[in-house]
Amino acid sequence: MPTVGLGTYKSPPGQVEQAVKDAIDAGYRHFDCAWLYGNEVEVGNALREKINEGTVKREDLFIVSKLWNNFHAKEKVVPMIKETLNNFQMDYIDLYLIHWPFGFKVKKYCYIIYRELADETASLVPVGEGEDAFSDTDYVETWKGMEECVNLGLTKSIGLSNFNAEQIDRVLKKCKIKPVCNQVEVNPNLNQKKLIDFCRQRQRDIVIVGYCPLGRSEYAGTPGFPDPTIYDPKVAEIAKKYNKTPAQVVLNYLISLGISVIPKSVTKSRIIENIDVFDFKLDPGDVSYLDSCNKKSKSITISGI
Ligand SMILES: NC(=O)C1=CN([C@@H]2O[C@H](COP(=O)(O)OP(=O)(O)OC[C@H]3O[C@@H](n4cnc5c(N)ncnc54)[C@H](OP(=O)(O)O)[C@@H]3O)[C@@H](O)[C@H]2O)C=CC1
Ligand SMILES: O=C1CO[C@H](CO)[C@@H](O)[C@@H]1O
Repeated sequence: MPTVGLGTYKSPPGQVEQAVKDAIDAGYRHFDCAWLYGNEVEVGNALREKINEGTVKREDLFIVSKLWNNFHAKEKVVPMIKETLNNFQMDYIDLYLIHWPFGFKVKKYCYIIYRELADETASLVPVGEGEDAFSDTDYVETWKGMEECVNLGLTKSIGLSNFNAEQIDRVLKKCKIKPVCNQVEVNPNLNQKKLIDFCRQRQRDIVIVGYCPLGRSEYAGTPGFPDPTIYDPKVAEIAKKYNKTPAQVVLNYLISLGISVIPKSVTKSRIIENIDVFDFKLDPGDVSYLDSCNKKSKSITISGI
């Protein structure tokens, strides 16, 4: 898996096409997508355009998508990946993830960014709680549907997202095909060192992919939202020393923890900036400072920020 991928959550149709093309030109080969994000059609159009013009080959790309929570029933998994493949107009993807370790009751929270489903529901914020909100499907059952996707050649590999250590081990105990990764929030405010170590130990061999690596900076200043480290004056000082930007320092630090990162941007200069992170090494003192930022404060919840 390429170490830096392009995030696409809230990258609107009309902008995401150019972002994907700019990313390919900047050297990105890894694209993080999801059915939920409602822009797979446009991402696919841009990727295929770059393939057709000969800039990249399909086999050089690493395309990721995720199974949304309304579709955890084992028999729904293959139809959902087929819908995603149809969106992309591709024969296979490289990695398919269970988006969250719990399912929603069907129809309750059908919500898709930009394209709401034509039924009565249009909210990701739960309208019910507990038994009313969650399906009874065990993610271990869902995993069987994920394995079927590999067996049918619809994805090269499968993985998890937002799973904790206990949930990972439940899947490992029961699976025939192992998850290759777990995608979770990772940024200096929440460095996840414990989970990263856990995923490496005892031949689990699970790679952590860090989402919200920049701390979802557009929410900076929102009450209760952790201050993104890229706006920390001390990080600006560190960045100056290496002639880099705060975002580049943060991404370099996260990569040094042994993870992949998937910063989102629809801004060409930032797309270029976010992959230009491999030509410097932070001094131990600077690493210590970034380590000290770990407040274990999460930016993301299922229902928004
Ligand atoms: N598995 C899961 O449950 C989840 C997965 N994800 C995935 O992870 C990706 C990344 O997370 P996301 O929540 O988007 O948050 P990020 O931490 O990637 O932050 C994105 C924000 O930062 C801005 N930005 C990008 N580059 C820079 C820069 N160099 N300097 C300053 N600001 C910058 C972007 O603005 P602009 O675009 O305007 O340039 C955007 O507002 C998502 O897009 C999605 O693919 C995210 C959340 C949950
Ligand atoms: O991928 C995702 C993007 O962010 C959303 C809201 O914070 C999450 O619910 C979702 O998992």
